[in-house]
Amino acid sequence: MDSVIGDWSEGFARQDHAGPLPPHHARCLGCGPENPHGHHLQVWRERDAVRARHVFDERHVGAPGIAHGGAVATVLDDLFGFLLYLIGEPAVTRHLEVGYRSPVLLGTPYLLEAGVQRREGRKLFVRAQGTDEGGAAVVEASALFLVVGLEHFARGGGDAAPVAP
Ligand SMILES: CCCCCCCC/C=C\CCCCCCCC(=O)SCCNC(=O)CCNC(=O)[C@H](O)C(C)(C)COP(=O)(O)OP(=O)(O)OC[C@H]1O[C@@H](n2cnc3c(N)ncnc32)[C@H](O)[C@@H]1OP(=O)(O)O
Repeated sequence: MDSVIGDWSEGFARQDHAGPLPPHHARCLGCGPENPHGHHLQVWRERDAVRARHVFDERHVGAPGIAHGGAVATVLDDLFGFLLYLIGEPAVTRHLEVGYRSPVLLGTPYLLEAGVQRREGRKLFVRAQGTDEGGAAVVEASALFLVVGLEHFARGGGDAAPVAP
């Protein structure tokens, strides 16, 4: 737990990320490279936004050939979590809304992009959009993140729990 929080503190202090942003932690469902169930999301900073080119696979199926809506929401929520590197403070999702405009197909690349719409004190209002390679919007999301202290994460009990294969 301490090492995870240490990594985060370092990440927050470093505002000049070139290349991919670091995962939230190794086992994060959205972006952790060591989570076998995870989406392994890789995210880049683009000025005031974060971007990912993402492909859903069979592990995320809902209707045949189509990504499960919950999987899509997971990825968008996690993408929002990368805005925290730009903001420099930890925050958690208080409210998440997803608009599913078209089916998100498995094995198909999508461009996902998120940014901060506005901040009111500890409230961060964020927005995201997913487009297909032709530029058509397939999904959009908005969320309210609340800035929290690092002690918020202590009640999870740390990083000792292994991820079941
Ligand atoms: C293994 C170890 C890991 C360690 C990691 C270390 C550092 C890592 C750092 C960062 C990781 C980021 C990773 C990103 C991953 C993706 C993000 C997630 O999945 S996050 C998980 C899901 N979210 C939760 O579990 C939150 C659960 N909720 C809470 O804990 C509380 O509700 C909390 C702290 C968020 C806020 O609690 P309150 O009691 O302080 O505040 P209240 O009353 O609930 O609401 C705050 C304000 O929001 C307004 N509000 C609520 N809903 C609203 C809405 N829909 N629109 C507008 N305002 C709304 C309310 O009216 C209130 O406003 P008024 O303060 O009174 O002005």
